[in-house]
Amino acid sequence: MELPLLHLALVGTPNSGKTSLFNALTGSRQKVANYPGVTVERKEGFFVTPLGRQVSVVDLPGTYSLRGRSPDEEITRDFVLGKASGETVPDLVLCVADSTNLRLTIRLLLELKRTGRPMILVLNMFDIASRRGITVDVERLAKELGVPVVTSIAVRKGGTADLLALTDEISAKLAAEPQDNSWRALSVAELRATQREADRIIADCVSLPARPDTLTARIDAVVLHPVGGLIVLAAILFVMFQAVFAWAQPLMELLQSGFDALGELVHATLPAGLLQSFLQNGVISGVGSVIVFLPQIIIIFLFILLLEDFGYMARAAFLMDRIMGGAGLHGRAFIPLLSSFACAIPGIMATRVIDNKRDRLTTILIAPLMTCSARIPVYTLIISAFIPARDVWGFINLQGLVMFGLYAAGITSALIVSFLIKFFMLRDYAPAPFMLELPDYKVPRLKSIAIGIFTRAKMFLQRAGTTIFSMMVLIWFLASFPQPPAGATEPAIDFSLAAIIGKAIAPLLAPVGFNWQIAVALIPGMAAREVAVAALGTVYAIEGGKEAAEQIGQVLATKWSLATALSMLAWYIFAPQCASTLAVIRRETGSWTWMAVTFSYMLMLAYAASLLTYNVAVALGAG
Ligand SMILES: Nc1nc2c(ncn2[C@@H]2O[C@H](COP(=O)(O)OP(=O)(O)OP(=O)(O)O)[C@@H](O)[C@H]2O)c(=O)[nH]1
Ligand SMILES: [Mg+2]
Repeated sequence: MELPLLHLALVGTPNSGKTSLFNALTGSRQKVANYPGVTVERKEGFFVTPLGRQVSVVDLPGTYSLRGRSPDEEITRDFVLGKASGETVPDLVLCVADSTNLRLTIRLLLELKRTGRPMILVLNMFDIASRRGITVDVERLAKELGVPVVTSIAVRKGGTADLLALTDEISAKLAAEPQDNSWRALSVAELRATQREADRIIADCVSLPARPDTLTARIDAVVLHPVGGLIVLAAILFVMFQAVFAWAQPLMELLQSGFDALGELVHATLPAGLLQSFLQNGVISGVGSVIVFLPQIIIIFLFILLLEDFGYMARAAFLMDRIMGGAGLHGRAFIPLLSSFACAIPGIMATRVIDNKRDRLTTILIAPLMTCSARIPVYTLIISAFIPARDVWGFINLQGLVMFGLYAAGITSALIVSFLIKFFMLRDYAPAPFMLELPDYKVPRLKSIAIGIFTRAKMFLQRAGTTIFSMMVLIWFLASFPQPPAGATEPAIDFSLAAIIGKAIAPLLAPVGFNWQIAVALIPGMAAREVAVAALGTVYAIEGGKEAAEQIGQVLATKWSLATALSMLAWYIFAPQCASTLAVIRRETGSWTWMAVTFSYMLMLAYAASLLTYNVAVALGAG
C-alpha cells in the first residue's frame, strides 16, 4: 500500500542550518549564508527516505519563539500551528539546533512541544561542536526533553543519514499517537520559566570545553572596534570597487571582442537589409552590450558571498547600527539594505525580519536607493567612456574611486531620506534597541559560493535574454520604422518613431542635459535599468548607419559632453527605473500609495540631482 505523503517542517533559531539541511535533503539550492534572517519565506521541497517514503519538507524562517513578532516569524508560527491558509499541519517537526549554542533552541523546543506536534530535535553543526570539544549526552537529552534527538552535519555528504533513518522509524508509527494542541502565546514570565527549564536541561546534558573558542573573539576585537572596525569596513568596500575595474577589464574585453566578431560575421554573411540590421543592431549590440558586464557582476558577488559566508555581514550591521540609528533606521535594516546591493527585490523581502511596521516601511522606501547590480552596466559604461583610467595619489584607480563615490552617494541619500521620513512622519518614535546574534566565523564553503555566483549569473543572463531582449526588439522596431524616403541624406533613425517620441520628450529632459537619444533609451529603461545601456547601443548603432558599429562607450564619448555623462550618472543614483521593484513594494506594503510615493520621490530626486549636476558641470566648463 502506498503511504500518504509525509509532511515535515524545519523549525529552529535563525542561522542554525535549516536551509542547509533543506538543500541537503532535497538537492535544492536555496540561499544559505552565515547570518540570521536569511530565509524569509516558506519553501517546499520533496525527497524520498531510504525506506521509500515520499516526503514533503518545508523550510521556514528562523525564530526564537512562536510569538511571531515580525512578519517572517509569523510565517513560521502560522505554519507550525496549521493556521496558514491552504496548508496542511506538519506531521513531524524537525527542530533544528546549532549544537554550539543550544540555549535558545531548547527553549523554542519546549514551547513547540505544547503544540502537540511530533518532533525530532536535530543537533546540527555537530562537526563544529565536536571540534570545539562540546559534548552532548544525546540519550539523556532525549529522555529529559521527551523528544527523539539526532545529530547532523548538513553541509557534509552523508551528514544527514542518521536523521533520515530516524525519520523513517518515527514516521512508521506516527498515526497511532493522538495529538492535542495546548499552545497559546506565552507571557514573558512563562518564557523566562521555560528558559530556566532549558538551562537546567542543558546543564545536565551538555558539557562545554574548559577552553572556549577564542578565534571569533580575537577577530571581533578588531572588526568590531568602534574606530578600527569602520576602517576595516571601508577598506573592504574600497578593495571591492577597485577590483571591479581592475580584474574585470580583461574578461570584459574578451566578451566585447566576441560580440564584435559576431556582429561582423552577421554583417558579412547576411545581405544588407532588415534582418541584418535586426540581428546586428538590435540583438547583438543591444543584448551584447549588457552581457559584457557579467564579469563585474560576478566579482561583486564573489566579495559579497565570501563575506556573508565568513560571518562578517552581521558585524557590519552591528558597526553601522549607530550611524543608521542617527538616521532613524533600525539596526535590523542593515541586512535588507545590504541585500539591495544585489537587487532591491530580495532586499525588500528581507525587511520581513523587522518587527516594527514603521521601521520596516522606512527600510522598504529607501531600499531602491542602494546601488543594485542592474546599475553596474550603466555606471561602468559611462565611467569607462568619460573618466580617465589613471591613478590618483599614485595608487588609487580614478575609475574605481568614482564608482565608490556613486555607491556612497546612494547610501548617503538613503540615510538622508530615512532621516527626513522619521523627522516629518514618525517624530515621536524611538527605534527599538538592536538585537542580532553575531554568528561564529566560519571558513567560507567553496561549493556554496560557487552555487551563489552561478545563481546570480544565471539570473543576470536570464534577464538579458528576456526583459532586455524583448525591450531591444521594441527599440529596434521603433528606431527602424518608418524607413526614410528614397534619397534622404540624414541618418535613417531621424525618420523613425523613436526619433519622433524622443524629440517630443526631449524638451522635458533638456534642462538636465539629456538629448533625444537618451530620452528614447530611458522609456524602455523604466522596465529595468540595464535596458538603457542596450537601448543606447541600438539607437546609436542604427544612427551610425553603414559604418561598422563602434563600441557603444566610444560612441558616447564623441556624442555626449562630460556634463551630460555626469548628469546621467546622477540620474541613475535615484531614478525609479525598475518595474519589478515597484511591484514588490506594492506587494510587501499591501498598498498602491506607498508604491506611488516611492516612484514619485525617486523621480523627483533624480531630476533634481541631474539638474544640479548638469548645471554645475556646465558652469565649470564641462558642457
Ligand atoms: N560546519 C557546518 N556548517 C554548517 C552546518 N549547517 C549549516 N552550516 C553553515 O551555517 C550557516 C547558516 O546556514 P543556513 O542554512 O543559512 O541557516 P538557516 O537556519 O537557514 O538560517 P536562517 O534562514 O537565517 O534562519 C551557513 O554558513 C552554513 O554553511 C553544519 O552542519 N556544519
Ligand atoms: Mg534559512
